Formats: sequence, structure tokens, C-alpha cells
Amino acid sequence: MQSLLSGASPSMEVDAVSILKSITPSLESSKHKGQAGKIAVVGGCREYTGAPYFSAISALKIGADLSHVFCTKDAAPVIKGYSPELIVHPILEESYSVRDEDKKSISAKVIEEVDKWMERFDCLAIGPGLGRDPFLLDCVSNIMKRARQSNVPMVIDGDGLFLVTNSLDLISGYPLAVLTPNVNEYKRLVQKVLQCEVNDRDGTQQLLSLAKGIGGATILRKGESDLISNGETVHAVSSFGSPRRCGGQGDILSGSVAVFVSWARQAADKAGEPSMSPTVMGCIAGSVLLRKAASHAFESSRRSTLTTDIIEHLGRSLEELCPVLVSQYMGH
Ligand SMILES: NC(=O)C1=CN([C@@H]2O[C@H](COP(=O)(O)OP(=O)(O)OC[C@H]3O[C@@H](n4cnc5c(N)ncnc54)[C@H](O)[C@@H]3O)[C@@H](O)[C@H]2O)[C@@H](O)CC1
Ligand SMILES: Nc1ncnc2c1ncn2[C@@H]1O[C@H](COP(=O)(O)OP(=O)(O)OP(=O)(O)O)[C@@H](O)[C@H]1O
Ligand SMILES: [Mg+2]
Repeated sequence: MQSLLSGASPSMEVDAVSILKSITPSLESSKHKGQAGKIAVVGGCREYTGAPYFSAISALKIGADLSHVFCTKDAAPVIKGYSPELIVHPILEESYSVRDEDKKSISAKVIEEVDKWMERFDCLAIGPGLGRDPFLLDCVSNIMKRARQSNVPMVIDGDGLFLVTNSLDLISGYPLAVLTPNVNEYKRLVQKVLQCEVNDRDGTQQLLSLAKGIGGATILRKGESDLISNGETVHAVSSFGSPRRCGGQGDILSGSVAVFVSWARQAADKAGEPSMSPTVMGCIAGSVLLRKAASHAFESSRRSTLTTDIIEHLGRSLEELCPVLVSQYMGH
């Protein structure tokens, strides 16, 4: 019954651990800073500072070398205060702090700032704690257009999904876009793209149609089973996670998927055409790692498990799934 409700069937279950292992890079003394991934989160506003922090710090805890956050001026000092590891750019502004006559110049300045960095990023996570202010979302649309011109992959989550659901052109036909909707976000996407309601009895087919309808973006539908599709196949990751549904777990996922998509693209560059697209592989790896970390956090903290507890278990969980080969690291 469980699998029927989530739309997953046993045949869709994928060997997620093998995929994660196949894309996780080795640690070698010859590598320099940046080669294991440079990630940027676009999110963080007056209300939400936790979400972009969770996303960006998760990317580092998994093994990315650099993690940036592009957020509003109000959110930046708070996010910097959570962690000295993050590089925080206070460039976005919400309507309440901007005069109408200044909007054009501020918008141009936002793009100018982002342009300085764009080519250096391996993946963007757009939306954790972004909020829904129309002026801010307009600036973020421009950032997305620039990312697309530069062929930078984008993981779109939270309020980023609110934005793209209302402006599908931003991602339509872009194979390097990954959408990670939760139950509400998925419902809004289905309504907008397929113009019907979510139908869990035929969930797999509907997910395929949605991915096709958007035009080749990869969708990770979060739930009891995480279902992943780019319009060609549907894969499921259903390993046991945690029964706690505290807010912020989706934010960990957005940062994790951003790292794994970068790694999957690197692995594909080295090994040639993989059997699965790098965006699909990145979603599968992010999903299985989050579930493992959530299960460890729940073992220790039970009902009081919080997102920060899960983040603390990311490193151990990745080590269990894909141990670092010490001799390789030591150069023996
Ligand atoms: N600690 C944090 O800072 C966290 C922040 N989060 C952020 O919270 C934001 C919302 O994510 P959710 O998963 O809660 O989103 P949901 O789409 O699940 O909705 C959350 C709430 O917003 C309301 N809502 C729906 N449409 C709205 C609109 N047009 N304007 C205002 N409110 C509306 C819904 O009724 C619902 O109660 C995202 O930016 C997300 O990243 C979450 O990730 C949880 C943790
Ligand atoms: N019913 C469930 N059973 C097991 N795991 C679940 C369930 N629902 C969600 N998850 C897991 O939790 C992760 C986060 O999903 P969730 O739906 O809570 O995201 P979200 O609402 O975007 O979170 P956030 O609060 O960060 O915005 C998913 O990747 C999934 O693995
Ligand atoms: Mg979310």
C-alpha cells in the first residue's frame, strides 16, 4: 500500500548506493581548492535565514570546496553569523526597501554582481528561503537566465519553484534544470503544466508527463519514496529515512543534489557518456544520502530530531556509503 500511495513500484527502485559511489570523486593530494565543487545558493530573505544556511552548509559537509549564498541585505549578517565557512553576498533587495524609481538600477546591479561569479559555479541551488517578493523574484529570474546562458546547472526548490511554476519559460527545455518539489509545490506544478489534479494512482505516468511537459528538466518529487524523472524513465529511492518531518530537510536535499549533480557531470566528462543523465544521478545520490543521514539522526535524537542533527550526520553517512580510501589520499 505504501508504494501505491507514493506512486512507486519495486521495479523502479534504483541501486542508489552504486550510483552515489560512481560519481563521488576520490580525494587526492594533487587536487586544488575548487575541484570538488563550487556551489551557490540563491535564497535567504527577511523571514527565512535557516533554509539557505541548511542548503549551503550541507554542500560543504558533503565535500564541496566552496559554498556561496546570494541573499537579501537583511538576511546576510544573520547567515554569516551561523557560519564562517559560507561566502555570503548581500545583493538582493525586497520591494519594501526599494523605491520604484530605483528598481531598474538595483536590478542591473544585482546582475552585475552575479555575473562576476557565474562562470565559476558548478551548480546553483535557487529558492531555499527566497520568499515571494515580486521585485526580488524578478531579479532572480534574471539570474536564472544568465545561468542558463552559461550552461550552469540549477536545482530549483522552495520559492524558486513558486517562481518557475508561474514562469515556466525560465526552465522549459533546459536539461540542466532540476526541480525538487514537495507535496504542495508538486501540486502547483501539476495544476499549471498538466492542468489537472495530482493523481497518485497513476503517479508514475503523471510524473513522466510533467517532466515531458516541462521539456526535459529533471524532477525529484519528494515524499515517502523520492521519485525522479527526466521524462524518459522514473526511478525511485525508498530507503528508510526518518519519520520526523521537521522543516529544513528539503533544504539539505537542494544543497546535496547541487553537489552530486556537479560531481556527476565531472564523472561523465572523465568516463564518457554515462547510462543515466548527470542530473538524474545527482538526484538519486542526494536522496539516498539524505535518507541515510536522517535515519542516523533519528536513531540518536528520536522525536527531537532537527535539521541541524541531520546535517551533523551527513559526513558519517557518506563515509558509510562511500568510504574515503586513505591510501589514495595519502598518496601511497
Ligand atoms: N528554517 C527555515 O528558514 C526554513 C525555511 N523554509 C522556506 O520556507 C519557504 C516556504 O516553503 P514551504 O515548504 O513551507 O512552502 P509550501 O509551499 O509548502 O507552503 C508553505 C506555506 O505558505 C503558504 N502559502 C502558499 N502560497 C503562498 C503565497 N503566495 N504567499 C504566501 N504564503 C503562501 C501555504 O499556505 C503554506 O502554509 C521556502 O522558501 C522554504 O525554503 C523551509 O525550507 C523550512 C525551513
Ligand atoms: N512521508 C515521507 N516519508 C519518508 N520520507 C519523506 C517523506 N516525506 C518527505 N520525506 C523525505 O524528506 C525529504 C524532504 O522532503 P519534504 O517533503 O519534507 O521537503 P520540503 O517540504 O521541501 O522541506 P523543507 O521544510 O526543507 O522545505 C525528502 O527528500 C524525502 O526523502
Ligand atoms: Mg522545501
